[in-house]
Order: sequence, then structure tokens, then C-alpha cells
Amino acid sequence: MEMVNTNVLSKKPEKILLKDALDLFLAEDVFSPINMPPFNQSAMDGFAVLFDETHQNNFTLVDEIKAGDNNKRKLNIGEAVRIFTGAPTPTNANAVIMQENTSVENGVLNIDDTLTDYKNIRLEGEQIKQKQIALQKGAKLNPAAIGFLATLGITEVSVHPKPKISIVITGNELVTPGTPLAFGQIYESNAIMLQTALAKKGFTDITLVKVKDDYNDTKTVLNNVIEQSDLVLISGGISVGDYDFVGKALLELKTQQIFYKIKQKPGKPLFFGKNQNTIIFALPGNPASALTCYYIYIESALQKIIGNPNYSKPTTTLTLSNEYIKKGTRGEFLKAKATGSEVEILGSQSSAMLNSFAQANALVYLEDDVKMVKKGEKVKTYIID
Ligand SMILES: Nc1nc2c(c(=O)[nH]1)N[C@H]1C(S)=C(S)[C@@H](COP(=O)(O)OP(=O)(O)OC[C@H]3O[C@@H](n4cnc5c(N)ncnc54)[C@H](O)[C@@H]3O)O[C@H]1N2
Ligand code: MOO
Repeated sequence: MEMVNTNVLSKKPEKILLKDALDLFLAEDVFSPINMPPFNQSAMDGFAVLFDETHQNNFTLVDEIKAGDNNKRKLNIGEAVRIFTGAPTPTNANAVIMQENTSVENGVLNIDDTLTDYKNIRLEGEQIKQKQIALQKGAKLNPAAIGFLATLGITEVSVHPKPKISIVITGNELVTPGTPLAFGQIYESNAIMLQTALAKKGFTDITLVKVKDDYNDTKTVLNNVIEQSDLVLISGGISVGDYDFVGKALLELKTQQIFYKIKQKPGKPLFFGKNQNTIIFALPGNPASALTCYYIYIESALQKIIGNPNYSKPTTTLTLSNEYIKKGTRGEFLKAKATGSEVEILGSQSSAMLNSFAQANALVYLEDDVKMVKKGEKVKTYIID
């Protein structure tokens, strides 16, 4: 995972529309172009007054101001205006009294309330002043941050944009769901699985290409997608079989191999490399292997590409509710179900099967030298969502 973090660079900053910036990270500080609020504003429906120590009640009503009115009037001591929430208070008004605490008789306002300076007035610039920093470089644009920038009138932000992604599906045996299966064929499921996993995190600029187990076709397809994408995810054809052409084609295309094969289960033959500025993951075709590699490696790479300054896949330590005997010497990511402080390792851990993955909300990680874990033991758990 460390190798992914050090080798994946953030995309060059671009200005994009604020409405398209959800969950991206600011590439530069943003300063407020205005005072917010831009004028003294009433926080209540009621009456704005100008009082002093000699005049605390029986105000003379002189005007009405509602939200949106372009009214910059001033009051004399002892005067009041009818006012509504969000309306500009008279420029020198020093309190707003809620209408519930008032009565009006013959144009005179009586109040049943204490007067304090600037009660119920939102002062100009009290949230932020013009030229002050609104959000810092690296800030995540969640809905509140997007709303905040919109309150300042901002429509565009400089961010590290989302990557253009290509998914390449390899395999002669694969047919699209919805068509009948001939003997020897299986339904192709990695494309939709990866596409929806990506879409869930907001990554939707995806080109899907399918290629048969043919060296020249694989090379041509990979050459094209590498040229057109920031991130290429390849499914299958990365192991050692005579018809696994992905590794050979990638190297022939002068891809820099950063790692190939990891001591982990599932996902042993995972390939990670770079070609020019394009990041490439060749995922094992086994569906559970492909998805595990997606969660553990690709989600981190995506966050790095969009400039997340402090991402690491969320992990927690949970108490195991069942025993598990680990056979091999690879580290294992095990499909699991976390409930509160407990986690259960599910059955059906095969890389070729998705039945237990479909019920999982976590992956328990056991180090390579672990032989078994007992009920009640604490285990490292990746939460997947
Ligand atoms: N002699 C060895 N054989 C294998 C090794 C090994 O070390 N030595 N490693 C095994 C492991 S572990 C894995 S994982 C697989 C990975 O193989 P590939 O990445 O080359 O993937 P394929 O052979 O193309 O497919 C594997 C398996 O998954 C099915 N598949 C592939 N793509 C899809 C898809 N899009 N949708 C659904 N199912 C898919 C495919 O039919 C195969 O059954 O290699 C082992 N072999
Ligand atoms: O490493 Mo493979 O992904 O176990 O089946």
C-alpha cells in the first residue's frame, strides 16, 4: 500500500464548477470575495430599534423593511421599523426585538424584553470578512463546504480533478449477463462490479473495453487506453498461464513495473505500474480477488489522484466472534461482517466466489505468519462501504 501512495501523484489542478466538486480537495486556499453577511441582517421577524440608556421603550414606528429590500435608512434614537428575518436592519439599528415580545398601539411600539447591544442582529462580516481565508488548500469539499463557498458567491474552485478511468476486461470465456451461456462460458461480472464500486465513490468517467485472450489485441487495446486514461484497471490475464497476455503486453508497451505479485490472499498476481503519467493496476480475474484489490489498493490510489492530503483506508480493531484456521503463508484479507465491536469471518473465502463477499461489510486482515485466530481475539479490520 505504501508503494501505491508514494508512486501515485495528484492530478494537475484545474478550475471546475463548484457544483461538480463534491468530495474533491482544494488545490489552493480560497479567500472570501465579500463580507458575510454583506450587511447587518435581522435574525428575527419583529422590530429593529435604535435605543440608548434614555430611550428603552415606546419606540415610534417609521418604516417597514422586508428581506431583499434595498433600504439603507438610518434611525433616530427612539425610532423603530417593522422588520423580517434576513432583511437589512437600518444601518445604525442596535437591536431587533422578536414580534412575540412586542405590542403596537397607535404607531408606537411597546416591548416586553430586555435590550442588549445588537440583540438578534447578524453583523456584517461576522461569519467571514472580505479577503479572509474561507477554506484552506487541502480542504475536502463536502456539501457544507460547497454551500459555504456558494454563500460567498463562489462558482468555481481549483481542485485536483477526478481521473479518466478505463476498465479492460480480458477473457475468452466471458459473456455478458442477459445472453445464454454455452458450455465453457461464464458470465462477465467484474466490469459491473468495478464500475459500481467506482461510482459509489463518485468516479464515473469510465471507459469499458473488452478484449479476447489474444496478445496483439491485448497490446493494441492497452496502448489505446494508456494514452487516453489517467488510471487503467485491467481484469484477468495477469497470472502465469499461456493465455495470460496482460503482463507481457504491458512490459512490451514500456510500462514501468512497480510491483507484480504480492504475498497476499486473495490477489496474489496483482500488478501495479506506470506508463508515462498513467497509473495501471492489473487485477486478478477471480472476482473476489479483483474486488479485494480494488478496496485495498485502488481506493487509496484514487484518493491520492484527487489530492486527498491524509487518506488511509479506514481500519479498526474488532473482537472476533468465531475461530478461523489459516492454511497458507500469505497475508489474508477475509470477507467478514462487522457488528458493533465484533466481527465474524464469513464462510466461502474462495477468490472465485462472491457469495460471502455480497454479505460482507469488512475485510479482516491476518498477517502472513498467523496460523489461526480464536474467538475473542482482536483482529485488524478494514471497513468497506
Ligand atoms: N500456475 C498457477 N496458476 C495460477 C496462479 C499461480 O500462481 N500459478 N495463481 C492463481 C491465482 S491466485 C489467481 S488470482 C488467478 C489469477 O489469474 P488471472 O488474473 O490471469 O485471471 P484469469 O485467469 O483471466 O481469471 C481467473 C478466474 O476468474 C474468472 N474471471 C476472469 N475475469 C472475469 C470476469 N470479468 N468476470 C467473472 N469472472 C472472471 C476466470 O474465468 C477464471 O476462472 O490465477 C491462478 N492461477
Ligand atoms: O490470489 Mo488469487 O487472488 O488467491 O485467487
